[in-house]
Amino acid sequence: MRAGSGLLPLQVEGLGFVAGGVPILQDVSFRLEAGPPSVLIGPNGAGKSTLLRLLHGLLPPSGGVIRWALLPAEVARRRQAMVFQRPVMLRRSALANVEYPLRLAGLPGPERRARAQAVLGEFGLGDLAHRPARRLSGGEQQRIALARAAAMDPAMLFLDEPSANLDPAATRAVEEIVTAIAARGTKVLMTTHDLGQARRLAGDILFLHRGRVVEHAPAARFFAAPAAPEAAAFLKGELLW
Ligand SMILES: Nc1ncnc2c1ncn2[C@@H]1O[C@H](COP(=O)(O)OP(=O)(O)OP(=O)(O)O)[C@@H](O)[C@H]1O
Repeated sequence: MRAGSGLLPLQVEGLGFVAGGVPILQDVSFRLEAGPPSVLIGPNGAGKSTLLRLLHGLLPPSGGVIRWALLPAEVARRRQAMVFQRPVMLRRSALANVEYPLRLAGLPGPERRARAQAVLGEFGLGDLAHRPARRLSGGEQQRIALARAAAMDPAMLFLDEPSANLDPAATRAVEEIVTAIAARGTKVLMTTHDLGQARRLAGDILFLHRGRVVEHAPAARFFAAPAAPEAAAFLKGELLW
């Protein structure tokens, strides 16, 4: 697979976002390398979703720099995908949903069908291919959405709480797909409120608090000995705001 070649490292410097005069993100700086998923954690309202949207180009920063390696930003954007907490399914089969972005990308019919079927098969979703996507369970829809993103072979994939509201079995199934996507060489940056999930998936953790990245560390180090007092309190389950 083609991996995150050309796109990473991602260098973020002094990134800020202001909405209605209120600073939502302030002076956010970090560097993301190719490798296992990076996981963004922090209390409600810390700015996690906003940060993903800025990086994916869905919101314009108020200040700072987002620098993808080697590629101009417009090209970098075409090599990225994002899956939201509640993915939008088109009123057609799961297979047709996976084919849809491939069609938009100009892939000829037989080729896109073959690619969509291969991805569904690879992620153990072949049985769902001909089911109407909107009638699938929340967990099944989320897995189809992940397959739809993976079919485009993105260098970078942003996931905003991919298993929010899912039960443990469905969460596990989503995590298996995220792991498979990362193993294909796609760099994943995801948010989660599930600290167990962060431990299971993360290579590194970005801890966001009140619009600032207050710690960025390898996951094992972060969970064993968080350096920032806010991160330590968060891991202990103390209320943060
Ligand atoms: N366009 C906007 N206009 C005004 N306020 C905004 C806008 N976007 C986000 N916010 C505010 O910015 C803060 C951060 O929101 P964001 O959704 O990024 O946080 P989060 O860390 O993802 O939270 P959660 O964990 O609850 O999903 C919140 O207080 C939110 O209300």
